[in-house]
Amino acid sequence: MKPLIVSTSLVSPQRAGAGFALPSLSLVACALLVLVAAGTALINSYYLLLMTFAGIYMVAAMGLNLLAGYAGIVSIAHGALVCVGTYATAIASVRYGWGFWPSALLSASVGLGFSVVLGLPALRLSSWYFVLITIAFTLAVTAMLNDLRGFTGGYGGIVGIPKPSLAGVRFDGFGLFALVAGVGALLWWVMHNLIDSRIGWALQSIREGDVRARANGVSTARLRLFAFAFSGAVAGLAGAFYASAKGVVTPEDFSFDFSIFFLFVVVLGGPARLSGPLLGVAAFYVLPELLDSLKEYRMIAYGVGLLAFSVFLPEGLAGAIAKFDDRRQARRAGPAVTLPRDAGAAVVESVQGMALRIRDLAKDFGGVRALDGVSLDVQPGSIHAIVGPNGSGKTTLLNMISGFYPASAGSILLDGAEVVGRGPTSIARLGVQRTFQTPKLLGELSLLENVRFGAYAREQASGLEIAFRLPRARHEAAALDAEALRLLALVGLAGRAHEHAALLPHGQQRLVEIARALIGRPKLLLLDEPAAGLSMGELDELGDLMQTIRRMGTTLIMVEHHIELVASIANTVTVLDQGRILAEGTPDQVFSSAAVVHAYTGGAR
Ligand SMILES: Nc1ncnc2c1ncn2[C@@H]1O[C@H](COP(=O)(O)OP(=O)(O)OP(=O)(O)O)[C@@H](O)[C@H]1O
Repeated sequence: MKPLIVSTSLVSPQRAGAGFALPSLSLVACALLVLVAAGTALINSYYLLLMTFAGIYMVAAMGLNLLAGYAGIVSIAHGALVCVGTYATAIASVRYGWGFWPSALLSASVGLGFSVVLGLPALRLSSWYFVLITIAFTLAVTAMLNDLRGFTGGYGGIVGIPKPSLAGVRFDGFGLFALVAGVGALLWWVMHNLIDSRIGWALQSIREGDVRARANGVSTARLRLFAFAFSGAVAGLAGAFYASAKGVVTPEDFSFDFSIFFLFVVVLGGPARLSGPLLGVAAFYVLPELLDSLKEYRMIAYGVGLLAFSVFLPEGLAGAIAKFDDRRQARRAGPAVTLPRDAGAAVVESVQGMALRIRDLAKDFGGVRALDGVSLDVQPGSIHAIVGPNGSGKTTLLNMISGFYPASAGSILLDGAEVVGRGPTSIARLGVQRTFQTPKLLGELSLLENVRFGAYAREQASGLEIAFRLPRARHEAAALDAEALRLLALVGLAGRAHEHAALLPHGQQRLVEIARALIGRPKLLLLDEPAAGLSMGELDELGDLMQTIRRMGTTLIMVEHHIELVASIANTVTVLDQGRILAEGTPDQVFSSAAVVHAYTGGAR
């Protein structure tokens, strides 16, 4: 077996435990900014306060980054959630005499609660309506600050909010700045752990249209609510520090542009980049404050900035740095190791293939009947090909088996269980994996991460274990990384494991999708035109790969136009034409049928 060359520089040292990697440029820039902030904070009390607030805004913006940047849910209400958190601490500490920490916990809980309630309609509404809801919430909160005078103090606000203290140490001045910086660093680490895990990949997958996430068994509603809860809790916590740093809070602090500000920071700093909020706050809060004359024109500067960034730096400051960094990293070469293709076969565990029984299945799209009375039996552990002219209903059939399209009539039994009426997430969790005609990889992620994401439903470590890198999460991640690398070897792509998926041609992206499906240990694997875009050599390897998968027990259904491939590996072929079954049998029987030849040459239409 021909060995593959794999560069160790491509294996993440953090994960593989080998070698030393230079920190990314973004990280270096952020570290420098923190050092400058700490140094500046020592100059005088004005700078100290400025840097303390910069830290608080960064914490708040990190929460919004998870929601808007990673999950793609744009909210204008983030500033209003910070405001709610601020008032929760102010009221609890001043009116009821609570200490800072219980008040901060209350703020985080109140932020979380409001955010989840706000998020519930987002599960059903289009993003435009959701944005309107968040605007309405922001306006309502601002109005209530004045209206609920007995509670909030009205225009006069609340004065005398205490500073945090711990074990007799009071965090004031530089101490408060250091505490905020510490909380920011902790949150950064937690975010890093979440983003570099199945949770982060699933969030990004939801942002890209959630089809891939659902096919992977991700409960997208739960995950969206998690994003709301996390960002709301972080906003509330930032509010607690804001209240404490100011000592006095009034409704004036929370004008509408306070909410817009966080969105600007995330969008211009670099959405879905860990360093985005820090760079955004540095550029769009600290800089205008230092250049005092700019302060007056902040909103205009945001507008101009947004326009300029959307043209020149569409991925924000952090995105621009990361692009430059990618080029820099590409120039670094590492020593090479070998990983044989059959190293992958060893990780494809034996499974009990799934039986499929379809009866009288029909699908209407308005006036178009895409499938019409289709009945089909697929034997466990076999390779079953679905062929037919363009528009004959092949992809529709796969979409119905995997739960993406509801049936207009008929029945689909997987191992005897009716699945008509079930959604893709639930069907995926039965052991059905699929690939797509147009590959749906996350282009910004590496091949390895894309494959790892396929193990979503298998992973045992909880969100909390992942967030704090507890032993079970670490061990599970290491084991799955190794498995993903071997599966990449199986499809011949281990050597590119750490390249961005977007860099691959479509044909090879399909192979990555197969590796991703395999890590989910499918009992039934649905492949939509796996051979499209592959070279002749790669086609032979695809045939071998499919035989390997069949030997492991998995039932394979493939929609394919490549007749030679079908003839060489399929046990059974079903020919669809205009939504109906035209012929079925072994490849020899089917491809020698006059009716099939007629349909393919256009005569049957
Ligand atoms: N989401 C949809 N909405 C409306 N019509 C659809 C939809 N999906 C498929 N169709 C229609 O259903 C019919 C079957 O389409 P389908 O994509 O299943 O065919 P196919 O055999 O997979 O074709 P191809 O080989 O070109 O991929 C076509 O007439 C198509 O236009």
